[in-house]
Amino acid sequence: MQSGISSAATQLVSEEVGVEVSHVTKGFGPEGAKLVVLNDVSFSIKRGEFVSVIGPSGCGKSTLLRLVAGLTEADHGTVTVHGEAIRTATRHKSVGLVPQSPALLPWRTVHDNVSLPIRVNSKANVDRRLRDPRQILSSFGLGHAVDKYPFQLSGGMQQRVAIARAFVFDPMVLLMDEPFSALDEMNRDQQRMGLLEFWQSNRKSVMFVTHSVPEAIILSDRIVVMAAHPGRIAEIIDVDLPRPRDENVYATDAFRDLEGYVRNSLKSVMAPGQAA
Ligand SMILES: Nc1ncnc2c1ncn2[C@@H]1O[C@H](COP(=O)(O)OP(=O)(O)OP(=O)(O)O)[C@@H](O)[C@H]1O
Repeated sequence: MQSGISSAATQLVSEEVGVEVSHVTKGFGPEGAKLVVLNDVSFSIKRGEFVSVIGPSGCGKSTLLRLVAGLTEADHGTVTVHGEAIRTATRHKSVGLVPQSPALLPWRTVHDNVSLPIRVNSKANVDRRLRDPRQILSSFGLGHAVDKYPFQLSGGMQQRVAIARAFVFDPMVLLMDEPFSALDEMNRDQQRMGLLEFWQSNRKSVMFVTHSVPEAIILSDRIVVMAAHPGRIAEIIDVDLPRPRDENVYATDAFRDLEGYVRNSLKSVMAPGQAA
């Protein structure tokens, strides 16, 4: 779908590349009996651009995200962040990762959970740009919760703390693997609008894995649709909705048209009866 990014969004998305995934192939298992999970995957995320990845279960979305996070290595191909090889980029803390579950330490307060990454290796952090944990927490609407413990927060608030924690190193790239999937629909929508609002005033390059079509549309500048067996890119869809966006976008014809388009694209890559 070549609809082009809206002029309002273009002003904030740089033409410079943030993340470059180039001809990446990845398999698991012993040589000779390897299951190819990703086959010749190439795409890029511009600086300040929000890109979602959607596709059938098992198509390799999380594997792709783990490759960009430097948690696993490609068999062939390259991944760079702001022109640096992924190993160097992760050493420089250029990449922040928000996992599916918040993984907070239950015996530490919200403030201590968010400031922990800064404290664990304070020597290495001397030259790094760090954000004030209290200020980030308050931008995420968690100013009242800084001295609380994780068990005193709802699941949605805990996940918001995990997102805030990913911002302490002020990473250039943020990777999120279905961060709201464990939440109920109402909580999920609230957290997604909170992320949208925060990101619109703190633009980072984002790679966001999701199973939700409306979530992908409301948040993204582009949506990467993947097909499975082996995992590959089927289509990249421009989300031509003006920014800043809010929940009113859901009720627009443009949103509904895009939703129909993305669902059709997904349908075309899915086996009959398979769910996204
Ligand atoms: N460490 C591993 N060892 C062996 N196989 C793996 C490993 N990690 C992933 N796989 C396999 O790779 C394939 C893709 O998995 P992945 O989790 O990346 O898919 P996904 O699209 O994120 O799935 P879902 O939407 O269900 O989360 C699956 O068949 C999975 O079993």
